[in-house]
Amino acid sequence: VLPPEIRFAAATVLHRLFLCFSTYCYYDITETDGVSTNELYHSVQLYLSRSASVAATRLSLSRGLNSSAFTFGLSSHDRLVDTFRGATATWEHVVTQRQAQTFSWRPLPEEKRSFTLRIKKKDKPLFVPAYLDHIMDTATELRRRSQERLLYTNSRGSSGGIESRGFPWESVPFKHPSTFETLAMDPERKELIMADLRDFTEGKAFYEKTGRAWKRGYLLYGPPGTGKSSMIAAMANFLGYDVYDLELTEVSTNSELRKLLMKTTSKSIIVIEDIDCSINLTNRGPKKPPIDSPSPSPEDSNAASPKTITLSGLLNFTDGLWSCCGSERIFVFTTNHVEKLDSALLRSGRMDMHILMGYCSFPALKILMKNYLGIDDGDLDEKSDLVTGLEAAIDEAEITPADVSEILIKNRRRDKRAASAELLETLKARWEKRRKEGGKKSSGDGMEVEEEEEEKRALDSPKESGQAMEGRNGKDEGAL
Ligand SMILES: Nc1ncnc2c1ncn2[C@@H]1O[C@H](COP(=O)(O)OP(=O)(O)OP(=O)(O)O)[C@@H](O)[C@H]1O
Ligand SMILES: [Mg+2]
Repeated sequence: VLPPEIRFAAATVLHRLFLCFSTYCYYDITETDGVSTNELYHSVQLYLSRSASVAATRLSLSRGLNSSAFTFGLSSHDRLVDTFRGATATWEHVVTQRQAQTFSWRPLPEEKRSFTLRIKKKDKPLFVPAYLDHIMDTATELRRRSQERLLYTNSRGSSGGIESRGFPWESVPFKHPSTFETLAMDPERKELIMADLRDFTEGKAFYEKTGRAWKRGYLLYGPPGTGKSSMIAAMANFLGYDVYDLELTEVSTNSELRKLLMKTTSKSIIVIEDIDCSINLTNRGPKKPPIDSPSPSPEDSNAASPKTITLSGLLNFTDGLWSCCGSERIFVFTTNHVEKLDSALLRSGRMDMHILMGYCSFPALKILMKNYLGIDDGDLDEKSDLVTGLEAAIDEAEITPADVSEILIKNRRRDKRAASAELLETLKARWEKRRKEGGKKSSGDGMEVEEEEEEKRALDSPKESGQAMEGRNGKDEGAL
């Protein structure tokens, strides 16, 4: 009989041998790593919870406060198989009781929990670290989706100095109900914008490869009440991003603007509403920087006007070196007067996509009727007088979606038919009024059409949009 030390040594050697010849290798990811919690453990848990709901037989369930999603977890010794780039990873959740523990309610966990990852040795280069990165990224994403998002603002009731509390942004939970589903606009254009956003979020590799900062700019323009703010909310809800609503009038210098930018997180939408009102874009005269030269250094601009924020400061904000601290940023500017904006702001690369939010069209009207009156496409008889009447009247009435919404809200308790008829009456009255107002308007119509066409071009090829806009500014009306 062998003495215990030798038995132990033999077992160790055998175990080592076994590991050498085994085709697998194992990684233990424990819940606590010494004293601090192991971030990877929680990420793995979240990551696996995605597929656990279908594959495993016994699950633990949880739901965080204010979260809208349930989280599944693996029970002890349950296994789950995941694949990554064609290779297989087997996960096991291992829960062991801590030794020599009497039952107690102390906060120290009496179980030791860990995940064991088993992969083939030959797959090692594939899994470490790419797979682990993938897990961390997915988990971050899941966390973001299940969590409440935030709406940040830099505006202060009193002008108590923007840095007085260290963090220049204040936040509230962001719960705007607007989505692309409820947004009234032509479905094809909506689809284009959604595809663009999707491309952007999935474009990490592309942006790295091309050496571009991972950001995108959208300019939303159009009359009041056409859904610009609703569109921003829809974008945020679609992507699951936080929103930073930047009040430019509260910012007094360019460097303050830069500090604000530095304190924003990745995966966020930075919004400047009514950009033509918040910064004086016409009054700059000779100080306006040439489009392609780099903006002056902050010292220069500060010397020139110590207490103003300049166009160059704003351009730096969206386009300069600082704009890429953090990544996955979306800039959205809105304006009611696109013609007032400086062409430097409109050139491509700064605002990648120019989106016209125009008067309500018939496809947009159908979405509003569905939202407010519950009238589905199937309920509409395309040949009926009511529907053809609406289709003709809506374009001529030049009415904003906000005004249509008002009419529909007023009539939402009536039956669908009566409410639609009432809407038609109102539209016709508006049409009539517009016609009476005279021929002056007709040239305006022409502009609208051209803008629409331009808009389509802008949507088709964002690169051209800046030039298209500039071109139009220089063109006279004779072309119409
Ligand atoms: N395209 C739209 N789809 C759905 N609802 C809309 C749309 N446009 C406007 N509305 C409704 O009208 C209201 C005002 O719209 P919103 O605030 O988005 O307009 P806006 O274009 O931002 O106007 P402003 O230029 O004055 O800021 C919203 O609460 C929304 O209910
Ligand atoms: Mg608005």
